[in-house]
Amino acid sequence: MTDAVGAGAARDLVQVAQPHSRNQGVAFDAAWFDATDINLSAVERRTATLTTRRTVKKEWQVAWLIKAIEVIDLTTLAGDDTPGRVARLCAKARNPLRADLADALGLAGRRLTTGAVCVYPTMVAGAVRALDGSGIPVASVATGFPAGLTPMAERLAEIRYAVGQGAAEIDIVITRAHVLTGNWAALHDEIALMREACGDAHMKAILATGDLKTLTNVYRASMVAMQAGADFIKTSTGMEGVNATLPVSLVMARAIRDYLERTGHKVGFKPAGGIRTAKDALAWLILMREELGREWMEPELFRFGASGLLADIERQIEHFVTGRYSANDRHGVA
Ligand SMILES: O=C[C@H](O)COP(=O)(O)O
Repeated sequence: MTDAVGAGAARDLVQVAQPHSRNQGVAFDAAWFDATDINLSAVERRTATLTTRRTVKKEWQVAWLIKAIEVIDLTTLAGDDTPGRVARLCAKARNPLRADLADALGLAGRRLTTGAVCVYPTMVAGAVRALDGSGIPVASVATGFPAGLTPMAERLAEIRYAVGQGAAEIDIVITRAHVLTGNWAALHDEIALMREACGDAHMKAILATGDLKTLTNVYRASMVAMQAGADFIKTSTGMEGVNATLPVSLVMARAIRDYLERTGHKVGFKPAGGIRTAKDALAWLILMREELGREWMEPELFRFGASGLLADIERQIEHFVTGRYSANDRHGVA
């Protein structure tokens, strides 16, 4: 027996999220998380229930998949990235759904783009040019991505470089050792410095949860990142042994809720790494809807970090429209 996420959920997908002010951060306070211990089996039970008891009914699935497209940070972070690959990715971000499919869904006149394009710092300028006039922001990883083990001055300089090249969003990585040794004040200070270096660019703090050993550490690192002024907290670089999972995402969502209750600030969430299927996308959107509410299904507060998700979403939409599946190689980019 499954509960469908209701018709209201599908209807209000067209509503626009309320603008909200940026998270300014607060002074470091370990009392906000010191006493919190996360119970792994309770978290696993909750996430298992979410995806077995909750479904999005067939007729609303396409609306949810269109919503998923709008919150993708379409990503390429590979050593062999070239300006040409980035330009192709940007073209896909502008037109993420094949014109015939958009027509068939009655979306022909409607603006449909991905949430952002996410690249390495030296690829930012080309992406900004390729996206000119589209309104699509460029996100850049920085701070010695993915390990974050370069000297602080260089990590901060890398942020300033990416912002100078035109990045509107910066995805920073944290020093995992600060978490693993319980040096929460050092973690707060480093993230606060990074936030300052970002200036007006929005900062997403990548926690690299697969490296953090426990869900309690994930909760505590989430809270510290928000205290330090992160606009988003993000699970993974895509390069850890384990990347985005639903249990980790549930813990981070609960931390976002707790931070909102304490400060009134809404912090965004970005699961990233290994999210490849339309089914995955629906599971995460259900999690957001259930745990944080409707606003966390909009690009202002939710993104998927993904290099391969869009291809499967387009394929599932094609199946919905034509009744057939096309070969994977017809959806080459992303
Ligand atoms: O931040 C984005 C991730 O690097 C993307 O990971 P992925 O290539 O597994 O989708």
